[in-house]
Amino acid sequence: MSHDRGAVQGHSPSWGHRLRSAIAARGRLCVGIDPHPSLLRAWGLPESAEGVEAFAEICVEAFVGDVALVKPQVAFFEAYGAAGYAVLERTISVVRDAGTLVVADAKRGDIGSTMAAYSQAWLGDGSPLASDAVTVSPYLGFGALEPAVTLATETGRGLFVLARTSNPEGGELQGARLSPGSPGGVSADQTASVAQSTPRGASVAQSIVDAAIAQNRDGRDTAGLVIGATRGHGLDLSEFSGPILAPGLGAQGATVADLAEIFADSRELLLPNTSRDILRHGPSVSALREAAERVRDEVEAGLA
Ligand SMILES: O=C(O)c1cc(=O)[nH]c(=O)n1[C@@H]1O[C@H](COP(=O)(O)O)[C@@H](O)[C@H]1O
Repeated sequence: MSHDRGAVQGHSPSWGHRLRSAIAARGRLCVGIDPHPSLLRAWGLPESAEGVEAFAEICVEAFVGDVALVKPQVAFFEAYGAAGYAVLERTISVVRDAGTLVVADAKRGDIGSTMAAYSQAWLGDGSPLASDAVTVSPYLGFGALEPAVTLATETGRGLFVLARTSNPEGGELQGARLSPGSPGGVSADQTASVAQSTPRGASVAQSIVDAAIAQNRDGRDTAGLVIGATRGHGLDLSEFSGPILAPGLGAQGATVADLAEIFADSRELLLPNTSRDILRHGPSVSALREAAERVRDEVEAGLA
């Protein structure tokens, strides 16, 4: 259910609104653009910025118009320095101009004043890297993300805040219980607007979920979450109705049946992500497109 109060207040259409329209048109699958060196080799491309550029162009041709969202993993571009970043800039802008949403997988997170600069880079109108959403890390405190939340809210963009990641190493930290003396998962610098009440003894990841719930009370769904599809998350998502990016489908072992089970009660804005499992079908544009369409349709059927 959309209750886009922000639009009424004169902001851009909200991220939640934009996402719902994109999902209605093209389904909920988010395909990764991850030019791993091993994939460059497999596609017969050089391990250079030129190779990454050819890779990205093939992905754009294969996926734009067919899926609702693509997610370039910025590290694979960054590895080639300024030339790699130039390719990333062009890729983001071509995809967005064609009407497909771009989630920049940059996993940014810093003290508030520096976070403002990262936010401007990834979410600011007119920035060469401006995307529709960006992945962010809350481990300097959810409140430290405030500049990104504010800018994304103003510009109708979104954040995906790491809550329970797909990798096995994440569990120890993200599943750690808040100590009895801690202020319920709300850091001292937490802004009043996202203050919430994670009970002491709940997990760190749950405190991120609860902060996102509080943030999204304005109805704009700016604060999405990243929750891996590779295992049960153990989170209470009953009050979270915002976007959930769920990586892990395919190469990391998760299946559509796993998604249906793990996210049984939180499917409206669930965005399964898969990268290598589709990209392994390249470099043929038609084979990549067929693979993306197959997974997209499986996801739609499995989560219907
Ligand atoms: O934020 C992410 O996108 C992310 C979070 C997470 O918990 N796990 C995870 O795999 N990812 C990203 O999702 C993509 C998964 O790729 P594949 O394993 O190839 O499908 C990679 O770009 C990862 O960096």
